[in-house]
Order: sequence, then structure tokens, then C-alpha cells
Amino acid sequence: MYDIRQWRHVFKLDPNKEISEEHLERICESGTDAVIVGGTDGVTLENVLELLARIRRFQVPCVLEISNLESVTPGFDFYFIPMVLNSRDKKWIIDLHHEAVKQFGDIINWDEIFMEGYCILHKDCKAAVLTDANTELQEDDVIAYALMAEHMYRLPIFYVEYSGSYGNPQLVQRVKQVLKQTQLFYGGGIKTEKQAAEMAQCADTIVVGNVIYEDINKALATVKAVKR
Ligand SMILES: CC(C)=CCC/C(C)=C/CC/C(C)=C/CC/C(C)=C/CC/C(C)=C/CC/C(C)=C/CC/C(C)=C/COP(=O)(O)OP(=O)(O)O
Ligand SMILES: O=P(O)(O)OC[C@@H](O)CO
Ligand SMILES: [Mg+2]
Repeated sequence: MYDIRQWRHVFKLDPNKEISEEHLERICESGTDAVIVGGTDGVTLENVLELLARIRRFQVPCVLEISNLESVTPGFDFYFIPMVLNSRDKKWIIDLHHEAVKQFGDIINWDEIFMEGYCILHKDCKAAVLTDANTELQEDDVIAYALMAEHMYRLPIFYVEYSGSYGNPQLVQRVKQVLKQTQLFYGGGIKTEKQAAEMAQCADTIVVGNVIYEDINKALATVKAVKR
């Protein structure tokens, strides 16, 4: 399914983590809508290429979520480009993007690119620390970022990120209520069917990451919870 607006469930695979052939096959054949390759640290051209080649044995759509310039790799179906709206450092909002477009501008297929407006809310997650995100936000701050994403920047995706910790479904629901065009992704701490079903009721698309490496059966159960 190559229309990202239809995606309800995606897995995020970290190129910096080991996954066996058996587990990778189960993830790719799980019925999930897509696999995103992405992580905060240790992402290299080598480990991204290797994971892409392994995922390409299956039919699932495959996205690279770009976390650094060194690991931009051809051959993905789509490229998701994070901009961290609540970063205190404009490097993570515009500067790296400017540098990347200077470097790749003439070969970018713009139809394959989707900008993600991230709002990172778990203060201890790696992405929050790296980007110096201001995670001390009230509900109205998050809603304001969502409205900016949709109406000022016209971003295709607004991503509520709690990586490593399960977030607040009421907050995600409120964000959903204000978004009309921009697709709402939720990711962070989903480990059970119940959590997957709950967040899938609030967001357009849920992202399941770390539990893949902790308990493959629990990870796979999140697909069923959403697709039921
Ligand atoms: C040659 C070729 C194929 C060209 C293609 C053209 C193309 C796509 C060019 C790129 C254009 C472009 C504008 C690129 C942007 C470059 C860039 C570096 C942008 C900055 C991205 C950014 C803000 C990164 C910060 C970190 C972040 C938000 C990462 C997202 C992933 C994330 C939150 C992971 C969760 O963390 P995790 O690692 O899982 O944490 P734990 O280990 O704690 O779980
Ligand atoms: O790894 P978890 O906590 O499942 O979060 C998923 C994703 O939002 C990370 O960017
Ligand atoms: Mg992770």
C-alpha cells in the first residue's frame, strides 16, 4: 500500500540494532502497512544499506527516516524527514535540511519526500537529548505546534513522539481533533495490544519500535490490535 495516508500501523526498525532473519520476516509479513528504517544514534550508510537489502526480499513498503546526512541511501520507497518543532536548536529545524538540499537538491525526487513535524515529549529519549527538545510543554503548546504544522508549514505529517515511554492518549486525541489535513503519527512505548488499540483510536498512524527487539510476539500482536 503506497498511499501513506492509508497507513494505520507501521514498524520502525533501528539499523543500529540486531534482528534475526526469522524476526525480520515475521515483521515484514505481519500485515503492517510499512516499515520505517530509522534511529537516533549509530545510523550509518553501511547498516542502513544492509537493512534495506534484507527488507527488500519482502513486499512491504519501506521508508528511510533520515537522521543524518551520512546515511542517506537510494532505493527506499519514501524518505521521511524529521524537523523537531520543539527543538531549542535550529539545526534540527532547518539547518541540516538546508545543508542536505544544497548537497542533494538536483537529485531529490520530491514526490518521495514527506516532512514530519516532530513534537518530542519524553525528556529522556535519545532524540530529545540530541536535539535539545523542550519537552516541558502543556497541552496548548502541543496543539499550537500541530496547528503550525498544518496551517503555517503545511506539513504532511505531525509526529507526537514519546520514544521509549507510553504517552497520554487524551493529549493525542486532542491533537487529532485540531488536524484536518496533516496526518497524525503517534510513536512511543507501545508494547501491548491494548496500548496499540488505544493509541490507534487517537492517532491516524501508530509507530511501534523498541518492543520488536524486546518481545517479538508482543510486537506482532500490535498489528492485529489495529487491523481488527
Ligand atoms: C542519494 C539519495 C538517495 C538522495 C535522496 C534525496 C534525499 C532524500 C535527500 C535528503 C534531503 C533532506 C532534507 C534530508 C534531511 C537531513 C537531516 C539530517 C535532517 C535532520 C533530521 C533530524 C531532525 C534528526 C534528529 C533525530 C530524530 C528526530 C530522529 C528521528 C528518529 C527517532 C526519533 C528515533 C527514535 O529514537 P531511537 O533511536 O529509536 O531511540 P531509542 O534507541 O532510545 O529507542
Ligand atoms: O520505540 P518506541 O518507544 O516504540 O517508539 C517508536 C517510535 O516513535 C520511535 O521513534
Ligand atoms: Mg528505538
